[in-house]
Amino acid sequence: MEAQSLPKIRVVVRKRPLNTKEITKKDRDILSVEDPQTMVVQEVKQKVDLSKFIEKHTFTFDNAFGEDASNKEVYQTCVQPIIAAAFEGAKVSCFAYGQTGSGKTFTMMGPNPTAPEQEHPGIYLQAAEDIFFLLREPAYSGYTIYCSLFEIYCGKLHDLLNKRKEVHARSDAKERVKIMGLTEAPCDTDEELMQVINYGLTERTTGSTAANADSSRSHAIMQVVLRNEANKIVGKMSFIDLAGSERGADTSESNKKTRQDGAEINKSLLALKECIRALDKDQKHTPFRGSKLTQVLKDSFIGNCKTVMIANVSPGASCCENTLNSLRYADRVKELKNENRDKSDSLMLARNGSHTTKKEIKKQHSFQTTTIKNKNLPVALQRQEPTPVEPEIFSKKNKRSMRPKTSQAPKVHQNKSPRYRNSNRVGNGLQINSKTNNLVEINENIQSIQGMIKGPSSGTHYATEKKMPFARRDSNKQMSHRAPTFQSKKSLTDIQMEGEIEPESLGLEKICHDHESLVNLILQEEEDLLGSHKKYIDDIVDGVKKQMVILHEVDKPGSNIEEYIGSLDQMLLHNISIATKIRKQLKTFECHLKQEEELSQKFYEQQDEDMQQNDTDEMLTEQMGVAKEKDYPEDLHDDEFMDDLYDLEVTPSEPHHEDNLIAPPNF
Ligand SMILES: Nc1ncnc2c1ncn2[C@@H]1O[C@H](COP(=O)(O)OP(=O)(O)OP(=O)(O)O)[C@@H](O)[C@H]1O
Repeated sequence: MEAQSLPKIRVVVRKRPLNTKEITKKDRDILSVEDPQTMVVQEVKQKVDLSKFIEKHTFTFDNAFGEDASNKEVYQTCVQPIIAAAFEGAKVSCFAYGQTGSGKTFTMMGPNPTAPEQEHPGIYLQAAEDIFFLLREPAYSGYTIYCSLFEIYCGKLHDLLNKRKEVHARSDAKERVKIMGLTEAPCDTDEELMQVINYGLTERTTGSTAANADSSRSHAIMQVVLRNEANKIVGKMSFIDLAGSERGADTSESNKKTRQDGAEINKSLLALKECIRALDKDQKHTPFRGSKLTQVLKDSFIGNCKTVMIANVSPGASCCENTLNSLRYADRVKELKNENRDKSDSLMLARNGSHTTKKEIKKQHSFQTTTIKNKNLPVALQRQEPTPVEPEIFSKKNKRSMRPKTSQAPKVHQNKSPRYRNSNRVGNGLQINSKTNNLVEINENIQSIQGMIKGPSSGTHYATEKKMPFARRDSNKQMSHRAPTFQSKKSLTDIQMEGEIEPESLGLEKICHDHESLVNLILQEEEDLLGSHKKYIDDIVDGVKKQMVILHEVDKPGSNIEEYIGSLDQMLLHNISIATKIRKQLKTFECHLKQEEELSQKFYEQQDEDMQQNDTDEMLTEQMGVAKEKDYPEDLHDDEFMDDLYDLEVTPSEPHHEDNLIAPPNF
């Protein structure tokens, strides 16, 4: 399949079989795959009279894999096509999402991650083999592969190929993300690539300096970049093993650290969902700032990107709530795709004489009530998943041969930019002390906002239809704005570092900080509001059923009218009370959206003020003939500066020099 014709987003679900422990405990399998795209959950519920009943929840995805699906099938259906796309210049990502123990590692690493040979290789190994298969194609001769592995824990990045050293992400105005100091391991064979991956993931789970005792509380990101003969990055593949989805719910734990971790995970998963949705909607702007995860994956959500999300689910009744949450999350990630498919699907249904449109079906889906599968459709017209088609490029590939993996430590090099180290100059021309992390953060904010401002400001959302923060302005002026190159007047940052004013009174930085907090709050509120709304609808449907029962009863001869009045009044009051609660939530949400608009406005006003101030300063400097600062070799524009950074990165003599190669300790 041509990369161009691949969908931008593919969301699939995978059910694992019941494990021995669950079988021993007589846990019931509540998940079934009804067709190649449909997964059904049978939730056991209890009525008021304590009798049990089953509520069926049906979810449709691009693919639904049952417990019998092999890693090979999952890989060939969803991941292999995007590997081929990466060789055509796409930035591709594959996310494994799900509750702890739902099969993320099984999917990514195979049944036994530490085994050198595997009967059922996971996505990493299959991808590694395909990557090196493609590299042997004449079209890609001269291309080289570099791998990096890092972890995001509590909003901080740790290099898994360099003893979990903390590293920092930077992005330029062209939306390119760079993690300064991150180790990149050159790999010449798939075995070498797997060694690097194994090494990093072992570090993730066993790292002695790890602050997080539990790897399911962190996101692990493996990135493989493809460089051409000129050492330019021409393709990028990211594989992300996300933190256990239920970890985001740890916010009610009594332990403060666990609560903070939980909130951070929650925030990142919410932001991730919004970024993928924005990508699917072809929006100009994407709410990256929602979390560190989306910030570092920023360039994977812009331009020529292909994303696959594999939602792993556990089948046991004891995991029902988490399973439903995972499926709902995945459902919302791909929700918009269904809208796009409405036309063809309703057409197909109409051909069959059914009046049910896909939109109607979807409505019932999202309210999570009962099954909606159109059983009357002839099999031939039901939506069938085509058998996975190997991308043409892989068709001549020989059968995989499993080779033993050596346990040698991979060779790696530190990916540093000397210019960056020397000048300590980032973003808006502010000078920073490399140790001043909070200022690094502030500059990141400004950088990111500059990136967002760039280009036509058609507006975007954090959530459904909202505008992107700071996205309204034509920013040409901003992007060509020259960094101040004088010291005659103190910059905001200088003043802050000298402690002359309280950080609270800082203009742009303070606004950025407030804005980020507000965006986080809005993301959370949106999720809560939608959750409450869905629950409200469930309640209403339940209430309507109950009302029908009492209406039916009161209609019978000799019925008790007082009892009817009492019951109906109770039910109506109940409805009013829930509706009032949701309205309150709605109003708060609305109010915060408005506040965000105002804060954006304030940002521009402050920015204009700062720019005017800088212009005046520059004029003054020229008049006074003050020498330019020696550290800056030339007066670069912000984006030129970052271009320069990237150029340095690809200069063969710099990062790829043998001197830079170091071997991490054996594992
Ligand atoms: N599709 C599958 N077929 C057979 N066994 C599976 C499958 N998926 C998962 N398992 C088994 O279920 C168990 C839990 O899976 P796994 O460790 O992959 O979960 P996880 O989501 O990575 O958990 P954590 O977040 O704790 O790392 C493992 O023993 C694994 O071998």
